[in-house]
Amino acid sequence: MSQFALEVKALTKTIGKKTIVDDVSFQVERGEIFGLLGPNGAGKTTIIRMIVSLINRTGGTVLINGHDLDDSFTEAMNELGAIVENPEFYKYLSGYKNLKHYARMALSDISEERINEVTELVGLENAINDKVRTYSLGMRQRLGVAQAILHKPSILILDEPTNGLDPQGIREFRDYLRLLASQGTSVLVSSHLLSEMQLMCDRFAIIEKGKLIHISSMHDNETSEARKVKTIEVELSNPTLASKLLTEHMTDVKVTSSKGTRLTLSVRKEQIPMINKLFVENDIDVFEILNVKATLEDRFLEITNKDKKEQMV
Ligand SMILES: Nc1ncnc2c1ncn2[C@@H]1O[C@H](COP(=O)(O)OP(=O)(O)OP(=O)(O)O)[C@@H](O)[C@H]1O
Repeated sequence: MSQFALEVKALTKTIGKKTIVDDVSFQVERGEIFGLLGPNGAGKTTIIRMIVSLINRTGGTVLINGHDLDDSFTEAMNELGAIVENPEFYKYLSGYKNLKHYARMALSDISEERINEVTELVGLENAINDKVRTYSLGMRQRLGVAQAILHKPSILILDEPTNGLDPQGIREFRDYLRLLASQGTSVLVSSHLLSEMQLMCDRFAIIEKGKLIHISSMHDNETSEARKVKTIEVELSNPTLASKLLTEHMTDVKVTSSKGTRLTLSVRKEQIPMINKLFVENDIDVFEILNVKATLEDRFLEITNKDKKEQMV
């Protein structure tokens, strides 16, 4: 068993003169939910279609549970479960019959016990004997996941799985993915919705114009908090004077917004007592200092803006 459920190295796709995916590398650990995050047209679907071998790679290597797609295609594909387009079902058959039919046609050695196991895992046990045409979109998605994991793959790959789901459906879907990951199946999931990825993934890669521009851990903020620039919100009696003092005395503290008596500041943790002292010594009353937790959206914008600035220099 390989250390990684999925390794992607220098993945590249060119169509004509256009490079759609440019030298993308990342690894997905066992039991991890890994996100591909990026705006529409960034190249996420193309990356996924190359990994699942729906389209050819122009360059690069893909290893699934250590099996190289180029050398051991069948072994690699046996370790993979995927929903890339909306899964097709026989609407007039029950969920159970659909799974059974798929197992017979596409896979070998799938026991009734396994079908019951995956049904339970995706929470469809009460509806599995109903016809698929009566299922909600969320239930069909979950039946798709059940079908994709019947053969116990090392990694499940889902392209924009929550498209069209309502908030309740998204939350349920997230919970089933988490359960699956806790049992050792890794998940690679793409989305253009930052808030959703923040809730769903352990780590994420940001893809922009075919390039991987950032790869990170969701827990970065907490582990190296002392060194990192953070956002705080301060409520005080004289925000105009406070902004002026900060500009004069603490040049590396940024005032990012000012609303009524509240200022939002970009600071390092060690600067907070100094700022407080500066205000108090100048007769400014400080009513509140709030730690604003950076959302993935803030980080996404920060990273993509930084990238743009670097390109402009
Ligand atoms: N067969 C093709 N021929 C030409 N251009 C293509 C082809 N397939 C994809 N592209 C282009 O490659 C870019 C990346 O497309 P891709 O679908 O991978 O992006 P995406 O990040 O998945 O976006 P979305 O969320 O909109 O699907 C887009 O600009 C798209 O127009």
